[in-house]
Amino acid sequence: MSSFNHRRYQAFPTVHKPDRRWPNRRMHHAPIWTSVDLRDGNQALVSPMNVAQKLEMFDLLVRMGFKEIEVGFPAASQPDFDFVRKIIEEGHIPGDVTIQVLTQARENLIERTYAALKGVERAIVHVYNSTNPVQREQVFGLDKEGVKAIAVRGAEWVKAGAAQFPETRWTFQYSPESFSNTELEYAVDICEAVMAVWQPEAGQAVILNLPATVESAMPNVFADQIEWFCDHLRGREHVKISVHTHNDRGCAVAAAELAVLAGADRVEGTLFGNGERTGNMDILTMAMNVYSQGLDPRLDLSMGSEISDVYTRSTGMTVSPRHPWFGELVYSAFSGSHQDAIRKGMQHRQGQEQALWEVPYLPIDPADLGRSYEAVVRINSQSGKGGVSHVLERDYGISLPRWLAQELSAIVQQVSEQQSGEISAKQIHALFVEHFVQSREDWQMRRYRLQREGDKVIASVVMGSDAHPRILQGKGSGAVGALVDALIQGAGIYAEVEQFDQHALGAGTGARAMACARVSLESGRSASAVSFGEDTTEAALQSVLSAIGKAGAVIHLQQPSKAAVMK
Ligand SMILES: CC(=O)SCCNC(=O)CCNC(=O)[C@H](O)C(C)(C)COP(=O)(O)OP(=O)(O)OC[C@H]1O[C@@H](n2cnc3c(N)ncnc32)[C@H](O)[C@@H]1OP(=O)(O)O
Ligand SMILES: CC(C)C(=O)C(=O)O
Ligand SMILES: [Mg+2]
Repeated sequence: MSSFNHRRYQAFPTVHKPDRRWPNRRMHHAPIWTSVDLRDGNQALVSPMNVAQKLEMFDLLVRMGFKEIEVGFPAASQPDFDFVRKIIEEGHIPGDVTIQVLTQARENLIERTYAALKGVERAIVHVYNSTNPVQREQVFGLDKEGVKAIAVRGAEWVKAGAAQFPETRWTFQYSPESFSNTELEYAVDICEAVMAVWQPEAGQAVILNLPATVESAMPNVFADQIEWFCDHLRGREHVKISVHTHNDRGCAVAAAELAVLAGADRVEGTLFGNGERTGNMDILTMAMNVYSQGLDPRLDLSMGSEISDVYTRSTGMTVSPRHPWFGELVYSAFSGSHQDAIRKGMQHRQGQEQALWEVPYLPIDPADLGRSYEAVVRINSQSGKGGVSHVLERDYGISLPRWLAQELSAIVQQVSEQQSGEISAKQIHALFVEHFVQSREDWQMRRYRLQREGDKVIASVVMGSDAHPRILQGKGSGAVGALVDALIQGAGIYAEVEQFDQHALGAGTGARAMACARVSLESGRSASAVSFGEDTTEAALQSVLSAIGKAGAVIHLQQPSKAAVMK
């Protein structure tokens, strides 16, 4: 029988809480952030960071604005010990940053922890022990009182260790590890026992950190647990409540957010959610969630790519291209309807850049994280005319009329299907030139002259190569009409101009005007062409000639003699 058997698991018990209040609350400010990258993140790596890597990460965290940073487990390993000594002795810790270190509730480890911290101005000593029934029974072989005694003894050693260094401002932190799997009454009981040792009511700074060490329930259950804990803890007002969620069910951020609504003051987590198993709560995601709601995240995340670079260098981990807010692809749209909406949304913002950000498919302005607009719209076989137009407009200053964008987009789609992948702006431009701008030499206009005769225009056009020039002359209500007439008179070509658009161009294209024409011939063949010219008339006439040439028109009448060619 397969071991894939759901009957081996049980539903997580819910919290009986008819008075729950957190669902009606909203976040008004960012919580206190504590980075545990250098400890929880580090302990989960295949190759833990060396001192230099830790220093680079520490420096980044400081520049991002973290005021509390768990820098390691100094009693556990020499590199961790050395790193703590280094940042203290070499003065790497800014005046407004407090470092935090973790230790088990064991006397020798606590002693070594204080040895690492000697001389620090301020620090948080973080002691933990597992409190949930499974670990009480299987790991410690102790009952509730026995496990409480570990915590109380640990608290006493922490207090005694601190007393040896009165020059340092100490904060004590206790984590009932696996809090979310611990009976709530017992979690309160054990935390109150620790508080009885530390006496926060007498002025000792104390943090109670409530971990979902292994995420086992939906985030609303965790929020209930936090609210219940805060409601029942004696002396709640004297301590900071912190949460430390892991991501086993993929909800660590949601759990931390709901926990803040439920009363947590402080949130521990890591960059990109690095940490044990599926990771810790991702502080970048939660902070950006806060930011995108119009609140100050109290972290500077604008150095987006530097954060990813330092992270990958120091941890050896990668950032998924789909990672919330920071992934390579999270501000890219390939699909036609999204591109169309983004293009319209961006156009809508022009002239009202200070207005609230409301652009379809872009929850924030990518520029806030140092991301460029160029990367937003990218083209593959899922893209439509909106995206293709956007790319040509954005990178080449060329705006196409809708009908022509449709034609180009069909060509682009075909090519991208053939090469099964993304197609660059450069390639799109090359396809545009190849299919619409390039014109056969024999259909190139060399000179033109327009004359008015009453309400009519007479156009004289010289086209073709130097060796075989042709002069055409015709009359119409405008320049294009006169050219069409000239083609009938002088070349026996009956062409109908089905679509025509022209406009003046901005700087950057090397021309002053652009004209686009779609013509059909008597044969039923049709083609479109684009021409850039010094003036709109030149561009207009050339676009019609190029389109006729592309449609495969054949000149029937006799060539004029060279002598007849207009001077
Ligand atoms: C959820 C978390 O992330 S907690 C943090 C976990 N992080 C780490 O463990 C990383 C660093 N740790 C280490 O390098 C090692 O564990 C060390 C160096 C700290 C200690 O190593 P060791 O002395 O060999 O002990 P080990 O870690 O195997 O611990 C097992 C013993 O400590 C006890 N213990 C475990 N955790 C705690 C605790 N928090 N408080 C008190 N005792 C504890 C266990 O019951 C066990 O006791 P036993 O030897 O009587 O059976
Ligand atoms: C040490 C504690 C806070 C921890 O990392 C956890 O429980 O996940
Ligand atoms: Mg953890």
